[in-house]
This record gives sequence, structure tokens and C-alpha cells, in this order.
Amino acid sequence: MGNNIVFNDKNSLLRDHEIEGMKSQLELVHNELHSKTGKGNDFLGWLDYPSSFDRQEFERVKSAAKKIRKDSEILVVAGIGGSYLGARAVIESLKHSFSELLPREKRNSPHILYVGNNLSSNYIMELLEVIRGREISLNVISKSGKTIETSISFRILREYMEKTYGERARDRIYVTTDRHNSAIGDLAKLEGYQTFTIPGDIGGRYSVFTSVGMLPVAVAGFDVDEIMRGASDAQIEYSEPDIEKNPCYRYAVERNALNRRGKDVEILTIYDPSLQYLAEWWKQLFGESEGKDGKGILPMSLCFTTDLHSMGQYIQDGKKNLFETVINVEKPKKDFYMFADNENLDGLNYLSGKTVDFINKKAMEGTMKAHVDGGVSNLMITIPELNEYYIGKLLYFFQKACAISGYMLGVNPFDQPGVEDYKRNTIELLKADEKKMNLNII
Ligand SMILES: O=P(O)(O)OC[C@H]1O[C@](O)(CO)[C@@H](O)[C@@H]1O
Repeated sequence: MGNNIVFNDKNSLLRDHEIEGMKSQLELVHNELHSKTGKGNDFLGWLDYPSSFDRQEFERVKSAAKKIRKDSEILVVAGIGGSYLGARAVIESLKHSFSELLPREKRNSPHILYVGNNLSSNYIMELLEVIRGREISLNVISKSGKTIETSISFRILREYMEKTYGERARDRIYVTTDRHNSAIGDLAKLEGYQTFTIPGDIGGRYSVFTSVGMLPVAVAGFDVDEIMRGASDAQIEYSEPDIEKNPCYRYAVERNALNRRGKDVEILTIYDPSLQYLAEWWKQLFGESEGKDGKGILPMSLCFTTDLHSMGQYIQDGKKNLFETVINVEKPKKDFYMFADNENLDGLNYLSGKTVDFINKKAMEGTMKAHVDGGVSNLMITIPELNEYYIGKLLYFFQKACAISGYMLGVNPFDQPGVEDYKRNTIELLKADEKKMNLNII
């Protein structure tokens, strides 16, 4: 097993001169990013966050997590986009796949439930049904403090908490938000809720290492020090300007090179369902960062081998405007040896003595070969295993690659002006409806 993240491009189908031709641009954007002179340079707090983060705030996160772990069976996390995907990506990657169904004696952490990430009345009401009668804490996370999905859920849950716990509700409500200009920040002050800060110069999709991600992750029982150690090593390793020594830059450059060849879609391919939320986080990171000014690579994700039986046909034989980036986890958390069966009616005895993970890896190799033979470029990122250290490193790998890639594409990877349009329309429609109702009452 290796001891670092490795980028492999032997199936990229790119030619050396395509990479060579981009080296001078890489040097330029590297300097822009590190000298903080590029677009969106007021949102670069994430760049050296793993080495410069506020240790006091981090200790407060750890002690709040300790308290929640002691007094709560469930932590409800209310947030959307970058205000929940990072935490969920880490937790789902590391937790037991069926933790909700484990017997109590085998579970030593609260369940983490997510709300505020949709406007489904069914979802919210059913969440209220399952938390009733159980000890809960609530962590509301919103940088702006005014995102409608999160605010609605927060209002409903706050009322529930106040009815259930009375005065003691304030000891169970935790607010993570911007220090300034946040409606929920003002409310927290007024009500005396414990607050955590999202630094002003870090946007939601780059905030996983702040209290936004680390409080829920610590409550779920994972080692946040190790995550920060991985991120901090990544910060050093991926600041190397030479593409030959920097796998993160190589990934950023090659996805741009493929885009210049007309590949507009990147599919992040995972072979373990526990990585599904890592893929969701990755989609927001790249989609919100790069999809602007009529440009961008559309980030998609598929979970193989599951989706080979639904989408494999398209990748093999469909339009050739896509490439894949495969996440390969070298060592599984658990494994199982296939055994021989006397009857062998299912014909599987040829697999006896092989592990399930070995079979998964062979499926990965076979799939890559088929797709590459079909003309689909495959990049591969290998991580030694799914633990806190490597997850921290991988998340930083993608953040840095996204910033470099966005600059190479010529966009500002740190704003999201397009998202505002749907918000404005929704609020306008709701307010117009309110006016109509008021007129009817008169
Ligand atoms: O933390 P907030 O302000 O609630 O925003 C949540 C998410 O919404 C977005 O602004 C997009 O609407 C993302 O950029 C952000 O991560």
C-alpha cells in the first residue's frame, strides 16, 4: 500500500505536447493564486487555512462536540450546499454503512441527520417524527444566515426545541455563521446560543475544514486533528509549482487539456457507495466554481459497479464529450474471502480465495480498459485508504485543483453570481403571493 495520494494519467489519451503547452499558463496562475492577485482574491482564506486556522475556535468545536456526544442521541445539521456537503462527505466516507441500524452497544456516536437542504414538507415533517422523544442537539450552518431552505428548517426546529426543552434549548442549539451581517448570527446573540465562525474570506464550498465541517464531523466521532494534519500536509505538498512534482496541478492541467479537446463533462467515478457524498461535495466545488461566463466542465458522478448497469452503455458507446476521473481506494476498511461451494451451481468457484475487494478492483480495471478502448479518457486518483488523514488530504487536493483549474479556464472560481437568480425569483414569487393574500383579506 502506498502512503500518499497518487495521480495516474496513463489512460488520459493526452499527448505530451498538450501538457507542455500549458506549463507557462500554469506558472502564471500558480503565481496569481499564491500572490493573491487573481480574480476573487478576497476569498482565499482557505488556501493556508490548514496551517493558520484559529486554534481556540477549534478547541471550542471539540468541546462542543464532546458535550453533544454526551447529551444527544441525534445531532440535526441544518445547512445546504457548502454548509453541509463537506461534513456529510467526510462522515459518510468514514462511518459504518449501516450505522443507523447497528445495535446501541455497537454505536458510540450520535446519529447525524440533515435538514435545511431541501424544501420538501414530507422530509421536514418526517424528520420531526423521528426526533420526537429523543435527546437532540441542533447545529444550524449558514454563512449568509438567510438561505431560505436552511432558515425555514431552523425556524421549525427551533420552535420544536423550545417546546421540548424550554429554557434549556439554548444549551442544545449551535450556530455556525459569518461573524458579521448574518440574521441567524444576530438571533444567536439575542438567544444566547453558542456560535462558531465561518471566516469572511472563505466561501461555503471551500469551508469544510472550518467549524462548518469540523463540528458535525467531531460529533460523529472522527478525529478532526488527523483531518487537519492531512489538509496541512496537502497545503505544503500542493504548493509546489512544478507540475512534475505536484499531482494536484497535474490533475488541474489535464482536465483543462481534455476540455480544450471538447470534453465538456467530467464524471467522478467511485467504486464504493460510502464516497457518494464526497462526489456530491466535489460536484458543488467544481460546478459552482467553474460554471460561469458560458464556460466550465460539467461535473457528474457515478457509483460503479452499480451504475455500470444503468449508465455504462452511455459511457461506452454514447457521445464522446466526456472523460472520467476514477477514485481508487487501495485498501478497504473491511474485506471478505470468497469460498468454494461443493455444488458450485452458481459457477463462482473460480473466485474462491479471492477477496470481494480484489474482485471490485478487477471490475475497475476491466471497466477502465473498456472505456479507454471506447475512446473515453480516464484519469485516476489513488488514495491509500479511507481514513481521516487521507480524506483531509484529498479534500484539500480538490480545493486547490479547482482554484488552479478555474483560473486556467479564465473564470473567477470563488463567486457564484448565477445562484442568486433562482433565489431572487423564488422570493419575488413568494412576496407577490403574500401581497395578493393581503389584498384578498382587505
Ligand atoms: O451558507 P449559506 O449562506 O446558507 O449558503 C449555502 C450555499 O448556498 C450557495 O450560496 C448557493 O446558493 C452556496 O454557495 C453555499 O454553499
